[in-house]
Order: sequence, then C-alpha cells, then structure tokens
Amino acid sequence: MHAVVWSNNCLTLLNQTLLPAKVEYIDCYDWQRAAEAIKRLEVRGAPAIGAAAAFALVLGARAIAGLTMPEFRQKLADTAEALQQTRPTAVNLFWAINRMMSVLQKLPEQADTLAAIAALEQQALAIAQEDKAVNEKMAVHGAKLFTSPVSVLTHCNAGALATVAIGTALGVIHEAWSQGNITRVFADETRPLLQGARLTAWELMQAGIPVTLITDNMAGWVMKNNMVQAVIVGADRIALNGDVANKIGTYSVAVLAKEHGIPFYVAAPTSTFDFTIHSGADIPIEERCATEVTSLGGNCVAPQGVEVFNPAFDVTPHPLVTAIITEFGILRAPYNQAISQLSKQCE
Ligand SMILES: CSC[C@H]1O[C@H](OP(=O)(O)O)[C@H](O)[C@@H]1O
Repeated sequence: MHAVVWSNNCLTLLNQTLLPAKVEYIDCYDWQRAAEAIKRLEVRGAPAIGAAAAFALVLGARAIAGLTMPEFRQKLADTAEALQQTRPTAVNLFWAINRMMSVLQKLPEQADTLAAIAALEQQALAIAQEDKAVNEKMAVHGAKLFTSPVSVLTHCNAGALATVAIGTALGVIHEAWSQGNITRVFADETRPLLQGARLTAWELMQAGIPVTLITDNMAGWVMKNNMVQAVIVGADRIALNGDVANKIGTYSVAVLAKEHGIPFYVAAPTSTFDFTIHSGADIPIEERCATEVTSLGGNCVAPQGVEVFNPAFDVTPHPLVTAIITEFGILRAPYNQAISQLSKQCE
C-alpha cells in the first residue's frame, strides 16, 4: 500500500478520504487533478504532498512540451505557483517544488522541452526514492530511543500514508516494535478529520502492531494512568529554534507530556525543516472550512450557522520537544545549534 505512485506518466494516489472503509485510487493525468487531491487531503502528509507536487509538475511539463523553452519555463513557473497555493503549512511541498524548479536552472543552454521533461521526471523520482531511504534511516535512529518495552502515544498519521514509504513517526514505531521495545500504540483519533482513527489505526492493524484508539480528550488521562511512557509524532514544518508545526492537537499532547514527565519525540526528515525561519511564529497555519468541524461522516454535529475556528495545525514550542529524530540522527536541545549543524549536513 503506497500513498503516491508514479507509473507510465500517471500519478496514482491512494484516496485517503475514503479510508478505512474503501481502498480506492485516483489516477492523475494532469497537474490540476493532483492539485485538487492535495487540497482535498485525498493525498496528505508532509512528505507525501511534497512528492505528489513534484510529480504534478512532471504532468504539467508533459502537457506543454510543444511550447518554446521560454514559454515552457514561464508556464511551468505558473504551475509551480498554483501548486504552492494548495496548502500553506507543510514545508515539504515548497521544498519539493523548489527542488524541481531548480532543475530548469541547471539545464544546458541548448536543452529543449523534452530534455527538460526528462530531467524533471528524474528529479521527482529521486525525491520519492530519497523519502524511502530517509524513512528507513529515521526508523533505525529513532528506535534507539526505546531500550525497553513501552507503550507510546501518537497523534494524527505520520505513517506510510503520509510519506512515500514506511512513514516518519510510524516508521520508528515499526522498527522499535520489531525490536520488542514498543509493545502498544495509543492512537489519538485526531479531530476533525480523524487521521488517527481512520489512518493510523488502520495502518498499525494492517502491520499487526497492537493499537488502542482513543479520542483526543483521553490523552491526558492515559498519561495520568501511566498507560503510555512516551509520545512520538510527525511534523509539517520545523523552525531553526526547534519549534514544531504539526497537526492541531499536537501542542496539547506536548503540554500534557511535559506535565506527566513523558518524553515527547518528533520524527521528521530534513525536508520538513525550514532553515529560513527562526521560530514557529513564522509558520503559516492552514485554516480549513467549517464543515470539517460541524459535520462527521456527512452528519451534522453542530447547529447550522455556528461560528467555527478550524486551524489544521498548531506549533509546539521547542522547550516541550525532548528530541527530534532525523535521517542524520537524533537532535537534542539547544536546537538552534543542532539544527544549524543539520543544515550543514544537508548542503
Ligand atoms: C509525516 S508528516 C505527517 C503530518 O501531516 C499531517 O497533516 P495532514 O494530515 O493535514 O497532511 C499531520 O500533521 C502529520 O503529523
């Protein structure tokens, strides 16, 4: 089961809005359909939407092969801009698009559109392949944090459905479970879109990893009763000081973990770090439509016309973050220094 697949010039996306009831795929033959899928969270998760946007640009490039190179460059820049408007918080989207567009700058002067399309496709495939390798490295590094059998809590979905391969936080869980050091996962349902209930619980059951589903407001009581000994989550954007943007509700979990003396781990590849912003105050927080809160499975759960605040993410201040797991290893405070060093490793 893969969230994002490129084959025969078609971007195939597992439609995550239908899970777990239905396993259906969307075949995208143009960039516009891929953009819609990102907006609708048919494909979601920071690394997954980065990869999807990269292949969407390949689709866009293939559609304009007949233009002159100057027209091709301009039209593709317009497509890149449109893709950047789909979702504002996960920096992987922008990282992937920028990496794709940098291909055009490196083309030889005499390159034609066919050469450009081939180079773009290679770059998108490289982004996807690297995410697979990065997931595996993070899993190995992260598992070292678990040296005896524990239960962990996770929030939202940072698994195979959020990436190109095994996941970030769930990749670490898979590895630590295989070593006998994570014995159960408590998955927050993660209102309003229930990525935890619909996706994480589904992924872990598919993998045979014991999972207990809880509502978000149970996390504190689960910690109070020592039912979990650690928290591990993914991320959508990490600032230079270590502030972490992730699914709404993550901040609350981090505060609860601090209160209960439980380590709060974040698993994120370097493509989720924004080396251009100093703190979480600079991270744009996506706000989504009211119906995501006022309805559940198509049923109205709030009075018609009620005012709604629906931020899709929040920011966990770095003092609440015990460690950040990357493909280069484990980062610990002081994060400014650790992340500055990380940025050098990425160069
Ligand atoms: C491995 S990144 C997963 C990250 O993305 C999710 O957000 P969304 O489902 O809205 O794309 C959530 O914040 C996860 O932690």
